[in-house]
Amino acid sequence: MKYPELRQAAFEANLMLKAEGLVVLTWGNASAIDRDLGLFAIKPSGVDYRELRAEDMVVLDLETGTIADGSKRPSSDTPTHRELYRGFRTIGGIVHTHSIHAVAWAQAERAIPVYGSTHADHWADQIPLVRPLTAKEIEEEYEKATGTAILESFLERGLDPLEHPGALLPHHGPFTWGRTAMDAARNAVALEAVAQMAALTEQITPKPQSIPRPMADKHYSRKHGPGAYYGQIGDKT
Ligand SMILES: O=C(CO)[C@@H](O)[C@H](O)COP(=O)(O)O
Repeated sequence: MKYPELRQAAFEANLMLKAEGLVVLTWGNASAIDRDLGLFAIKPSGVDYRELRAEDMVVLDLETGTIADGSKRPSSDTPTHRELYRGFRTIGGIVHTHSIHAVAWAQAERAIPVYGSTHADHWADQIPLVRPLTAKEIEEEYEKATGTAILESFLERGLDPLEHPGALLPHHGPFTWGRTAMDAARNAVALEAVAQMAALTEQITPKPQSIPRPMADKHYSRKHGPGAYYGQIGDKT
């Protein structure tokens, strides 16, 4: 098997999605990148997680987008992953799931507000909702445009992807990322948990208060170091 470390990193992140109940059937995907090699590995398209093997991971060239090694068809979301790796130069892994509560917020066209410390431990602010794709983008380059929309939304808001390791695509679902593929998978687990907590919070009280900023900042900085970025709570929800 060529590129064993790269394939194993992607493989283990995909297995974690299944183990954590974030994916059913063949939905979702995870990838890992080796920036020294200029290659990334991603789950093959349409393969059941229970049958997945490390050697099934498809390895692609970041610059050209062509397959460097692999016999199976790469995930349909490969163009999205490639766009994100080219735009977010500090990330080492990407995950996409259809986890239930995160998808519900995406379908409701809402960012996930910061209602509590659990959220604030992982995210420097609300979990952003990305701009919708245009009809032309959907028609001509859906997956690539999904990545472009995330990059544009982050650039427009001045967000650091490592301080905001995930986003929601309207009527689609969550993408998360991190320094490694396992970080990206852990962020997908955290995003789904926070999405469920926020949904329940709004069921209990229709207009909950956002967490006080000093408390949220304390939680985020405690986990990510002093002086960590903290944005405006609760706007744009
Ligand atoms: O979001 C989608 C489809 O809407 C994809 O993530 C599929 O859920 C998984 O596709 P493959 O990775 O198996 O091609």
